[in-house]
Amino acid sequence: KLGMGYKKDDNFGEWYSEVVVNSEMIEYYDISGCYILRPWAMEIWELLKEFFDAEIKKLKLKPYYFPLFVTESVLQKEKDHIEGFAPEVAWVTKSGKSDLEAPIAIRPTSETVMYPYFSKWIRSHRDLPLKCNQWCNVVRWEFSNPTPFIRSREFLWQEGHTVFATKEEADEEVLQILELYRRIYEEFLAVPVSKGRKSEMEKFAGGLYTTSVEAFIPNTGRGIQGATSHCLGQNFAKMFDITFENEKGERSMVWQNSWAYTTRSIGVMIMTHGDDKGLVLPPKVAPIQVIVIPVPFKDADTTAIKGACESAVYTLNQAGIRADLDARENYSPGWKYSQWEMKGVPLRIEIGPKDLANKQVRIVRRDNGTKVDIPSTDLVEQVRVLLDGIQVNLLETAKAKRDACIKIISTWDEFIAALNDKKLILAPWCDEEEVEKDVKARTKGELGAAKTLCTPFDQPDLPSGTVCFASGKPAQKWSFWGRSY
Ligand SMILES: O=C1CCCN[C@@H]1CCCn1cnc2cc(F)c(F)cc2c1=O
Ligand SMILES: [Mg+2]
Repeated sequence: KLGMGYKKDDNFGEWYSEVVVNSEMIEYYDISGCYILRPWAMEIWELLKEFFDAEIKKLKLKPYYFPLFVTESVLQKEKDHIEGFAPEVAWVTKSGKSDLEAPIAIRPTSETVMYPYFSKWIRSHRDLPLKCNQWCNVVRWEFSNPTPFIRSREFLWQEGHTVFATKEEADEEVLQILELYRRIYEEFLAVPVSKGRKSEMEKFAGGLYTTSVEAFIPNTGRGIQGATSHCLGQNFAKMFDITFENEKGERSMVWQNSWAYTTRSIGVMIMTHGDDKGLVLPPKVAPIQVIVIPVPFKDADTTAIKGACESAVYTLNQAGIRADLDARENYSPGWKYSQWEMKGVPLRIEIGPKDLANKQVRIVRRDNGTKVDIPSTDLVEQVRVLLDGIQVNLLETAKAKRDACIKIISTWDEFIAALNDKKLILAPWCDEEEVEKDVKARTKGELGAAKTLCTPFDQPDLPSGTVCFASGKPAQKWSFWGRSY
């Protein structure tokens, strides 16, 4: 069956579940919360990885691979913040028929796996900075509604774990990495994000402060964390005794960061750009940027047409454009158009007898459906212009849609109205955790409670005398609030 059974604006959840399958990104699996990532998804993950890995190598990150398994005793070392996560930890308790001596956890994150060895490897300031990154999977046995890419019990990510002699170096790197995450979302996935700082309540409990890039899904009116970059301070240095001898021979504790983005980023892109024909892929992450389709005619010269298609594909590939030919004999052109639209391929090139005779090709844009005939001699140039145009259009369109969802409020009633209206709320806040807890308590319900998403670095002017929307106390800052994933 081709075509979508659900419309994005009518049944968003069903639309999403269908589009990830129809586009051949996901195959559902017989364990809840686990999904098969098919090539159309993995090729996108690999394009993002290619960019990010090259950028962190410029920052001198070194590739590592640590074991998947953590002993109970080591995992418990971080008891203060682990306790909140305990229900999510998956354990191996047997091998074959026999019980293991002691249960072994599957990593939900790798601090406790890595840091005992950072402690062993770091002795002197000459061993610093230590910059470790690993690309791997992690397992968190979540119970809230599993959603492909967005919330799964196993997901792929990169986790960076860095160690510095000074806080200044750590603070600087936190923001360098956050900027790379912004680039992943805005320059590759064409998804607008806000850089900001998490509140004390929402931050990583084991760290000093957390920064993040926050996205927003207009269809559900929910914020979603796109990626996170933490400064851990010296908390883990204390916990794992990671110290170094400085130039003056004094022993001091190190300063650390940790940061990650995950396959969730693919889901955010799908939700942002997809439409009722299926995926709409930003060219920078499209595994195929241009699909070339021969349009044979009853008495036309099919060989010549196919030859023209092959040379178009070749020319585009030579120019570094990811083009492919769909010359399958068992499908009609119309069927192929629908299938490649479902997969979100940014440009389709049709070549039929008329095009051949006029030495031109017809190019169709996936994002806005416009068709244009261009001379074959201009092929590479025009395709580049169109691809860049699509990339820009997708980001600008998504930004406009997200901005239209932002509601600036100043009173509690306005806050509730905006929440019910699926808005991304920008509100003046007194920055007191009690108030944050109170808002959560007063808004909990079927759809989940409202929470702070981040305090954006880009702060609007806060006129003196402005009061907190929830407490009436003097407001300290503007923060984004809303329901979230
Ligand atoms: O977010 C990052 C970046 C990459 C490295 N880790 C940090 C903090 C992860 C916070 N976190 C997040 N989720 C967890 C789930 C668990 F089951 C568990 F045992 C621990 C955690 C947990 O520590
Ligand atoms: Mg979690």
